[in-house]
Amino acid sequence: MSVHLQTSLFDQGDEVAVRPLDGLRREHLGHGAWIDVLPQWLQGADALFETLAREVAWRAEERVMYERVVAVPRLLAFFGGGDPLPHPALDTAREALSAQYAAELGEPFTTAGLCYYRDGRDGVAWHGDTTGRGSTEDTMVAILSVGAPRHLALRPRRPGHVPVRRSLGHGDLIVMGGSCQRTWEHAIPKTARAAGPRISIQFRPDGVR
Ligand SMILES: O=C(O)CCC(=O)C(=O)O
Ligand SMILES: [Fe+2]
Repeated sequence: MSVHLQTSLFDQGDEVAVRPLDGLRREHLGHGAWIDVLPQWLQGADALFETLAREVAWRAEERVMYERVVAVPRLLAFFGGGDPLPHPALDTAREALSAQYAAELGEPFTTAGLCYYRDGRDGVAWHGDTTGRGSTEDTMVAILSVGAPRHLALRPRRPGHVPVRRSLGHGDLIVMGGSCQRTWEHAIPKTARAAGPRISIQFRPDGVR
């Protein structure tokens, strides 16, 4: 796939590398959920975007909705813990996250799910990552974003706390933790505004999907 990033005027270094994680800021959302945010964690985000857009074997999926087959509005790829990742910077990123959260998480990040949002018509509807242990246990999902900024929206499943949304831009990191997958939901809302392509990389521990 040949896609060119329109916004590539601000992180054009060839070297793709993560910066230290010491600027992470935690926000408690309520009901035991939190997010950690670190803008511009990755340098060389343009180069990572280009490599992933070009070299990953992106899959278009379909699902049945109201008895009709509809296209899932984003492209997907999944790398299990033993699969080689599509860029060495992602190995470094996963190791850095595993080290940072070792004590609190008690296990490493292993898998990498990738999503490719081609434009503002692509998105992901409200959900928690509850296919695995996230439905019953505290866990973490760390998301690195490259490409056009999009909002990650979060809302509580039960009343009592206000929804939040955070813009995820080129090279930004957000980590959802605590009870976030089971007491809150998240979404990447579609947008009618012109939005360039975005790729997200989600690192999760084994058994969390
Ligand atoms: O693209 C994102 O930042 C979020 C994707 C997501 O929530 C998911 O794949 O479970
Ligand atoms: Fe998710």
